[in-house]
Amino acid sequence: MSDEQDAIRVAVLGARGRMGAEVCKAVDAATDMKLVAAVDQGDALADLADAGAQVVVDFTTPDVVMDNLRWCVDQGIHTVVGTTGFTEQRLEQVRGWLADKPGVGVVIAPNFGIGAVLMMQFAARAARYFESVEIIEQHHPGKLDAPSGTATHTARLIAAARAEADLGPVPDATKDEVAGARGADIDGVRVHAVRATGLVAHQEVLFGTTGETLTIRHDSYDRVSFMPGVLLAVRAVPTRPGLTVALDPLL
Ligand SMILES: NC(=O)C1=CN([C@@H]2O[C@H](COP(=O)(O)OP(=O)(O)OC[C@H]3O[C@@H](n4cnc5c(N)ncnc54)[C@H](O)[C@@H]3O)[C@@H](O)[C@H]2O)C=CC1
Ligand SMILES: O=C(O)C1=N[C@H](C(=O)O)C[C@H](O)C1
Repeated sequence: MSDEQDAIRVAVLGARGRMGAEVCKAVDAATDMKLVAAVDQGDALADLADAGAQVVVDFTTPDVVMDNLRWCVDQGIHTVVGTTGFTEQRLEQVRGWLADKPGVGVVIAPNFGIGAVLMMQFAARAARYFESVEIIEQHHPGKLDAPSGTATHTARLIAAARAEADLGPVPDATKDEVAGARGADIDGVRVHAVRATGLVAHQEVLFGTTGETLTIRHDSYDRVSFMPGVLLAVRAVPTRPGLTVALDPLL
C-alpha cells in the first residue's frame, strides 16, 4: 500500500457516465491512487487543476473530447483517453499540442479490455492469410457512435497487414442496392454495427479463404472488464511523454 502522499492524484471527466462512474469506483479502490475530482457536463474544467490532478481520465463523447484534451495538455496534466472518435487527423493534432509540452503524456486507447487488445493483435496477425474479412461489432443501444472505435482500429490494422502482404481488395461482387446493406467501408474492410438492449461491447472478425473460415471473437459482458487496462494506463502515463496510441505498448 502506498502512502497517501505518494498516491497518483486522478481526476475523471465524464464521471457520471457509464464508463466514468466505473472508473471512479476503480480508482477509489486502487491503493496507489486517489480520486481528487469527478467532473461531468456543466462542471468547470478548472476543478481538475484546482484539485491538483496529476492524471485525468476522459470518458466523455467524441464531440467534446478534443477540447478537454487540449485543455489538459495546456495545463501540463497527463491524460488517459477512452473516448472514441480519434481519426488520424485528430491524432496528428494531439501530437502537435504535445510537441509544445515535453514531459506531458497522453494515452489514447480504443479499447482498454485486455481480451479486446489481444483480439485485435490476433486479427492483425491472421489478416495476411485470408482473402476475405468482415468485422461485426455489437453494442448497447446507448452508444452514440458507429462503427465503434475498436472496429475502426481493427479495420485499420487489418488493412495495413493486407497492404503489406499485397493482398489487394477483398473480393465482393455484390451491388449495394439498399444503402448500408454491406456495412461501412473502413480502409477497404466492411464493418457492420449492431445495437441491441442486453449487449455491452462485442466484436467478431470473420476471415475467409478457400474451404475455411476463421472467427475471432471478444465479449465484454461488464464494464469492469475495461478497468485493469485503464488503471494500467493511469500508472504508465506519467512516465510516457508524448502520445501513446492503444494499450499494446503498455502490456
Ligand atoms: N476505450 C474503451 O475501452 C472504451 C471506450 N468507451 C467510449 O467512452 C465514451 C463514453 O462512453 P459511455 O461512458 O458509455 O458514455 P456515457 O454517455 O454514459 O457517458 C459520457 C459522459 O460524459 C459526460 N460529458 C459530456 N460532455 C462532457 C463535458 N464537456 N465534460 C465532462 N463530461 C461530459 C456526459 O454527461 C456523460 O455523463 C464513448 O466514446 C465510448 O465509445 C466506452 C467503453 C470502453
Ligand atoms: O461505447 C462503448 O460501450 C464502447 N466503446 C468503445 C468502442 O467504440 O470501441 C470500446 C468498447 O467497444 C465499448
